[in-house]
Amino acid sequence: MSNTILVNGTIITMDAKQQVFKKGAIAFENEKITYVGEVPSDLSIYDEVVDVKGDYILPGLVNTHGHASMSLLRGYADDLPLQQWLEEKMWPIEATYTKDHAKWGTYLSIIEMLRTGTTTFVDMYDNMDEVAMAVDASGARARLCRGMIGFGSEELRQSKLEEASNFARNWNNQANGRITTMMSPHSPYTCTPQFIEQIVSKAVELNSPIHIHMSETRSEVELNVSEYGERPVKHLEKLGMFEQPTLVAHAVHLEEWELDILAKYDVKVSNNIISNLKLASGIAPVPAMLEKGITVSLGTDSSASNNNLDLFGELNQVALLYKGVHNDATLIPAEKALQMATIHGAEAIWLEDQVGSLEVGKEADLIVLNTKQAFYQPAHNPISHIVYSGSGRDVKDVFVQGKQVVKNGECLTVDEEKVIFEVNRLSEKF
Ligand SMILES: CSC[C@H]1O[C@@H](n2cnc3c(O)ncnc32)[C@H](O)[C@@H]1O
Ligand SMILES: [Zn+2]
Repeated sequence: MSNTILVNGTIITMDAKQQVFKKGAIAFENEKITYVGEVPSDLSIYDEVVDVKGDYILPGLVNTHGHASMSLLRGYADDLPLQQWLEEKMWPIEATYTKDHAKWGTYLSIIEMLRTGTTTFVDMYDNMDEVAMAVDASGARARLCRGMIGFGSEELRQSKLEEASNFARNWNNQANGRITTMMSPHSPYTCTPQFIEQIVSKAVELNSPIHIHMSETRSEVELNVSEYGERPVKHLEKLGMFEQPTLVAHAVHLEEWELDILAKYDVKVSNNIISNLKLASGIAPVPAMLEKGITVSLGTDSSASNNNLDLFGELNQVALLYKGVHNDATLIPAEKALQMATIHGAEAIWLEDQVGSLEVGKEADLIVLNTKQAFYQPAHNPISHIVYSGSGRDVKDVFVQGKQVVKNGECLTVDEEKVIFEVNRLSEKF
């Protein structure tokens, strides 16, 4: 692998010091970042010197909740609330899904994510070997889990648990370390307490984190209270889940004392602001979570409830919505929003030593934004422009582990034309 330096860029490091180098440089060799700072005077040690001419360079974005295979269902069922959407639309069609659907749906999602600057994503679904193979081949980075819905027979539950455990064991740290895994009960309303306890035990045995949908809708919380006498947070705490590292998706309907429980166990949150708005699930108490010191990251959820995987959308929404709702323009400033999409995303999936910021020794996962466009002028404040004015369509180049996967907006590692053909072929039968 070559020794590369990108020069004359605005380097937005997202490190603890929040360093930004205007007219800066970043170098990487053998997957890792070797230099971040002002443009060095001697460039002769580098095999490749690329002049980015003022473009912005920032860490690859981290999308902490989604279902990549579901991109085949983009626009298939809109404008419905969660339970009706799941029970009447998603679950019936998913029952007909094959490995081929998982494969091509995942490739479609990966193209979209890489092209819009997401280099790391979380995925919860089934047919996860197909998902993992697509991640491996595309050069993306992901934390993957086989989601388990506990309906049906005991035999079916146990076979899902075995499949999920094998997947978590076999794929962890594969693809040159770009794939890591988790164990994943789908939610407290689709898994019995006994099944959740079994999954938690397996996660402990495998030393695996846990990922779950939690407190997404008001009716889910009410159902939990009527079935088990507790709201979901207390219920999962009692089942021992939070003693294992846990990432919860949604976390919309929470009372203050529940935030204290999440903070106590350092439970990580994936905020899915657009999916929550579209399914009319509600608005998560993100400012209160941040006040309590909870790690809040951003997720798209799937293209079937979003309807795209451009994390710049979440970045923009999370910086805007709370200002309006609370009548307070100081809430979630642009810097905090960008942290949620980068370093806090990495922390939420326990990868902060590898990715999430541009620092020497970390993996070279970075994106270059084309700022030679009217809406990036004048150059007062790069982070403001990214959050309030930019979009994933501005992403020009993308590197993961030092390997270029997107060049001038084109995905180099996946045949986009073939993927588009295959997803349309598969979707004709819906
Ligand atoms: C087998 S795990 C994946 C499972 O989750 C469903 N799903 C997609 N989006 C959501 C959401 O926002 N809340 C709950 N469940 C969701 C998906 O359709 C799969 O069945
Ligand atoms: Zn989801």
